[in-house]
Amino acid sequence: MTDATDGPDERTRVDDRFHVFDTTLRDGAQREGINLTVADKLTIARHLDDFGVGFIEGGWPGANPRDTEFFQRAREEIDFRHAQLVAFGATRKPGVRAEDDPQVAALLDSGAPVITLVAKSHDRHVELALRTTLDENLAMVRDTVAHLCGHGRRVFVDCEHFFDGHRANPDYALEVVRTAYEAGADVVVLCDTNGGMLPPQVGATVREVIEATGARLGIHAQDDTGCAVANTLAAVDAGATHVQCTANGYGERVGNANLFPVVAALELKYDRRVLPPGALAEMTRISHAIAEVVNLTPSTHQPYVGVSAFAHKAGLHASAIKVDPDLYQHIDPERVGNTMRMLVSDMAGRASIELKGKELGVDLGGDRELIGRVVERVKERELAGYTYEAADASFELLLREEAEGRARRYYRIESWRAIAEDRPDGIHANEATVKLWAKGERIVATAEGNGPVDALDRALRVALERIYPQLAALKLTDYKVRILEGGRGTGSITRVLVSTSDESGEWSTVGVAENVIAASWQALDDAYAYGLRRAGVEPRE
Ligand SMILES: CC(=O)SCCNC(=O)CCNC(=O)[C@H](O)C(C)(C)COP(=O)(O)OP(=O)(O)OC[C@H]1O[C@@H](n2cnc3c(N)ncnc32)[C@H](O)[C@@H]1OP(=O)(O)O
Ligand SMILES: CC(=O)C(=O)O
Repeated sequence: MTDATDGPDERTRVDDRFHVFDTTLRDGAQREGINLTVADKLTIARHLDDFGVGFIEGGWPGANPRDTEFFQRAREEIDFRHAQLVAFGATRKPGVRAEDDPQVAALLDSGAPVITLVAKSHDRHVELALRTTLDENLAMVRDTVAHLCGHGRRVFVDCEHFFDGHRANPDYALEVVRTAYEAGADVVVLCDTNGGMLPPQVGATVREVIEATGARLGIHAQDDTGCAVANTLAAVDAGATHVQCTANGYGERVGNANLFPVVAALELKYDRRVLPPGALAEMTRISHAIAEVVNLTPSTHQPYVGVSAFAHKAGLHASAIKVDPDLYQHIDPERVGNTMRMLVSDMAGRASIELKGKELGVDLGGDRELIGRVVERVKERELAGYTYEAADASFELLLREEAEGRARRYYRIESWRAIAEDRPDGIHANEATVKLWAKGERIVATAEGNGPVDALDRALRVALERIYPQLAALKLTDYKVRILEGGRGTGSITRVLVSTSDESGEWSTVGVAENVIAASWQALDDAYAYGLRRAGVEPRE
């Protein structure tokens, strides 16, 4: 069990002259759609501690039973290696002594060694939201900070609406900073609460406040102008030494400064050691793990950690990357635990195909004619509606077919048929029949399904289960249909993408036709050919 004086192990302590402060569990949880249980919060806290942030703001003890329980369980269940736990709350109420204010007592009761107090620094907010005088607000800040420091807690003060307040009444905003600092706050955090600031304004203000007060400053930036990360870095440039961020930028309204690009910039661009050794290379994994816990799909295009962050599509880019990946990448993706990927599409050139072949383990041996043929086929098929960047497995089959000079056939289809029936008893029935040849044998199989494509899938499995028992391990996990060319009524071109998985992974295949069932059939056919091939099965047509 940890008490207020316990800190992390000295050997792993991150440089205290610069604070990486995470507020995913407090401000991140204020995002619409996030609803964390205590168990979720404990899991996220463990991930953040593994990543090596210096401070984890766990919530507002006393505001709701969940946050109160979180602090109790975090103290009992987590042996923090790097981070200190932080409790968040407000300054005392107007006209009440800090020692008599129950919500201030709840902060002490949380047992957290560090407390962040939110304080008003904009005169209009003091008068309209707090409904008190400017002097009483200063007294609220002074008394609450002194009270908590007197109980051995380290205190940070979040000056809410600081930048707007500083524009409206600079003298008063500066007085709040001075009051907090002189009362014993370790860091005074300037908050862009409405998120309306731009980097030059943030930089100039931080400089001015340091000059006027001498206080140690932090920055808390909301992302309403899309500038939260830039504003955070502008504040650091101007002298702030404490950054408040959230994992994946989760937070109130559009979110907060995203922890991952902020720490990556500090480590890789500013050459500042803000994480323990080796932590940055875990960043992609941690970002995705936290997204899983909050039950949001990780953003594919997030800087540094998104799956598309180092995915290259344009042929010209690929041709330079073939010589040196640095030519089209700002960092080596491995430094943040991500990987480079080549995308194949109608924007590919020979270099894209060669690099993709290497990624897939297909040696094209620099054969210009063969590579040129693959480029041509990809471009023709993409024109017809196929998309290979979303269907790696269909591309790999095409590539191997060209490289090996023949398609691997596991069976030969004689015909297939799918029937959708609306019965007089109100039941919708779907039935499919496939006739095929495998291992020199003609097989006819029929099956029912919840739709015509499901019936076809089942009929194919029934037909092949004896000859290829490995098919039993393949599962269809996703099915997407897109109409590519509208306006042609039922003759519109349809693209179907199918995802299939076995015990060791997932792959995607594509089919295109005017008829949605024919497009689905192509995608299924590729899915099974790819699945059998990766299972090492020899064709027995
Ligand atoms: C900018 C930020 O994101 S700060 C974080 C905000 N987070 C949250 O609000 C989430 C948790 N909040 C809650 O659960 C509730 O709002 C509580 C428990 C904190 C307060 O609930 P209630 O007592 O019902 O009050 P309510 O939410 O209506 O209003 C907030 C009160 O705090 C006061 N207050 C606001 N800022 C401060 C401050 N810095 N110092 C002291 N009091 C403050 C308001 O004046 C208001 O007081 P009133 O009740 O006398 O009118
Ligand atoms: C404190 C805080 O969350 C804000 O000012 O935005």
